Amino acid sequence: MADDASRKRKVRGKKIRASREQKEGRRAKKELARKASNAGERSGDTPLSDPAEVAPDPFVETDAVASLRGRINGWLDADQPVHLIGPTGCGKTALALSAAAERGRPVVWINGDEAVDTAALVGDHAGGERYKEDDQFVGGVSKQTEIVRERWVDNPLSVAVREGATLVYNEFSRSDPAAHNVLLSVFEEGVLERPGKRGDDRTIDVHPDFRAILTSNDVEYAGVHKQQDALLDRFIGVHVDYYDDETERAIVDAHVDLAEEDIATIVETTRALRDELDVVVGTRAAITAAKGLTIFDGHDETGEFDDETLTTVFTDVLAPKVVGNNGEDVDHLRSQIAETV
Ligand SMILES: Nc1ncnc2c1ncn2[C@@H]1O[C@H](COP(=O)(O)OP(=O)(O)OP(=O)(O)O)[C@@H](O)[C@H]1O
Repeated sequence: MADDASRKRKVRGKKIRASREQKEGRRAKKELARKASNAGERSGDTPLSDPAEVAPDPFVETDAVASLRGRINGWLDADQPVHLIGPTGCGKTALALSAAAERGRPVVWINGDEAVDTAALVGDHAGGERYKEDDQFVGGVSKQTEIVRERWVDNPLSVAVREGATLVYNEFSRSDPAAHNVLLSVFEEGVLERPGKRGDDRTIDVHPDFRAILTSNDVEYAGVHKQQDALLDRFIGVHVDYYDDETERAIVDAHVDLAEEDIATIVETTRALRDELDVVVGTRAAITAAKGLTIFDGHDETGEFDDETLTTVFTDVLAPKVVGNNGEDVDHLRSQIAETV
């Protein structure tokens, strides 16, 4: 009888001790897992930028600029993703960043290119991390717990949807359309799936303040990678063209230190070349030519730029766009520019 009782006590006592050990062990593991996850988060570079930091500077706001930006922000307020489509160097990126900055939410930036795949957008496993801890939870008894945890690093889209940021996805049409499958459920169902991620948090609910502005070059939009219609259908398309004469002058003026008449000549030449040449002559080309002309300073006796200098500067600025870029192409470009000037 006494034996029985002591066996029972022993059994009971053992059970109690076992369960305490298990509890302590579980607690230690949980704590390690938490540390591992914090370390993972800390070591990842956050793609979030302060909206004030991304605001383009200088940024000119004529009526044309303000009206476009008002349209973009209006659509974002209506919870619609906006796709800016327009020619190279017309001001899409500056406009997108200015609209994003105005929203006042953190900004996440993605640059589209061939290498962008789903993992580059949502995140990926970044190898395993090993954590070891010596626990002395029972006097004199030490227990080593080791946890190997696969570290997951979120990429910009995951961060943007979770934090309610404004995503600016530049040159979106350069990426492989298959990479954008994850965007469908973001815009349609408000959920981002992270393929490859295991566990309950495989999906992220899209934050109500998340918005997206995408930009595409109109030629590439039509030609390089045809994006899925199902996705394009969900965007508002704002076509952006070159600004009016007055706005282009104000933009060039904001970037260089030149007299008003000189800027007027540069913008007039740019606009004439835009009509005459087969290559794209954007506002960026006008700014670059103006920067060159502040250095080369080719004024003639009337105080205007001489034709020779203007022709050389514009040829240098536009030569990289000539197919093949061999001497003949550039000579032809130069004579076309000389005629226009
Ligand atoms: N409103 C503006 N105020 C000041 N500068 C501007 C403005 N809009 C455009 N720019 C300038 O014009 C140039 C071209 O603009 P931007 O880079 O935004 O064009 P883009 O259409 O995005 O070009 P790309 O298609 O090559 O990416 C840049 O130097 C930019 O700083």
